[in-house]
Amino acid sequence: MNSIELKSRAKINLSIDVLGKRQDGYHLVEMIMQTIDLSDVLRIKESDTEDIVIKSNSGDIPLDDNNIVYKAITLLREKFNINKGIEVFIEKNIPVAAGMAGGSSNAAAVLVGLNKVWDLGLSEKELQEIGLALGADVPFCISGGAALAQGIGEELTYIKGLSEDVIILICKPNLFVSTKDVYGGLDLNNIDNRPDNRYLIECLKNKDIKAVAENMVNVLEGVTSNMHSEISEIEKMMIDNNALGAMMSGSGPTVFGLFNNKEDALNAKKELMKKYEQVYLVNSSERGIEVNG
Ligand SMILES: C[C@@](CO)(OP(=O)(O)O)[C@H](O)COP(=O)(O)OP(=O)(O)OC[C@H]1O[C@@H](n2ccc(N)nc2=O)[C@H](O)[C@@H]1O
Ligand SMILES: Nc1ncnc2c1ncn2[C@@H]1O[C@H](COP(=O)(O)OP(=O)(O)O)[C@@H](O)[C@H]1O
Repeated sequence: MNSIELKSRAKINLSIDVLGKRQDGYHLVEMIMQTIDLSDVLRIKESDTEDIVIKSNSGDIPLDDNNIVYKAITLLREKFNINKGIEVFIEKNIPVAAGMAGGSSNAAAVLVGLNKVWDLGLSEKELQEIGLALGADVPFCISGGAALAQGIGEELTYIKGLSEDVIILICKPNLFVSTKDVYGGLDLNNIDNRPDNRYLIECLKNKDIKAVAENMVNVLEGVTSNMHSEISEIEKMMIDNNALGAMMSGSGPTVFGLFNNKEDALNAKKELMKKYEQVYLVNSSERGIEVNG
């Protein structure tokens, strides 16, 4: 029976601007996405029933048809008229509902994995077009790397990302925020500080990490940090420990800091771990999904 194991990596946003709103409620964005080497592992295998079975080591995600992995399998089965059963084990390491696209990345891994298991012969671009129906971040998660994302997040221009030696400290406070509510809470007529994405792309190209860190802006941050004071507290702890810059990722509540000194990053991690459980030191990565073995 056919099976495959894949790494499904998280992302952070180095900037988020929101330019407008579509008729269907989705927002038009302009943001810089960066894959990081924090990953879930998905073990996908064909089964001899017609069922879709999801298992996980995590108690934080649904295991029924609400799981985005279930939705991704269903979408492909319907599109290609396949009725084969699939079992997926999701080894969850990426914090859930964090602003790090854990779910979107899992969906991306399923599309990449089943394209191979079922020998569908789809190109990366075709997989991205299919993936958009599952979520705005799914097309980026399929390729990963670093990109300027426009439209609702699906129009991707690949750019030079953070070098792999930049130290990224991630801290996910134990709070729940809904992406829909955060976008809904944004007053489009009242955004006073927007990122200069062209400048950030130039700084990334020149490997000027200090300038990147000092110019990161996420227009969604005000919405989430108004609801939860922890966001700015974590940022302050990172800055007090010599982070070059710190910001909320996505719709939050994860905060990340950029460091060029390992000792500073380790000290900041130690400090944060006194109060928070989900704290990770990571680097950037050039691929969103990777087949193991
Ligand atoms: C904010 C971002 C930044 O990368 O990331 P996360 O916080 O989710 O990681 C994304 O734009 C999130 O993308 P994603 O999480 O894939 O969104 P979806 O599942 O498609 O949509 C969830 C809900 O968010 C809102 N939404 C999402 C994307 C977008 N461009 N405009 C929106 O208004 C919609 O209300 C939608 O119903
Ligand atoms: N495979 C999955 N991994 C993570 N979350 C999932 C998954 N399937 C469904 N969800 C649900 O999707 C919501 C958003 O989760 P996630 O994708 O981790 O958020 P974010 O994109 O903000 O990091 C959560 O409420 C979670 O229960």
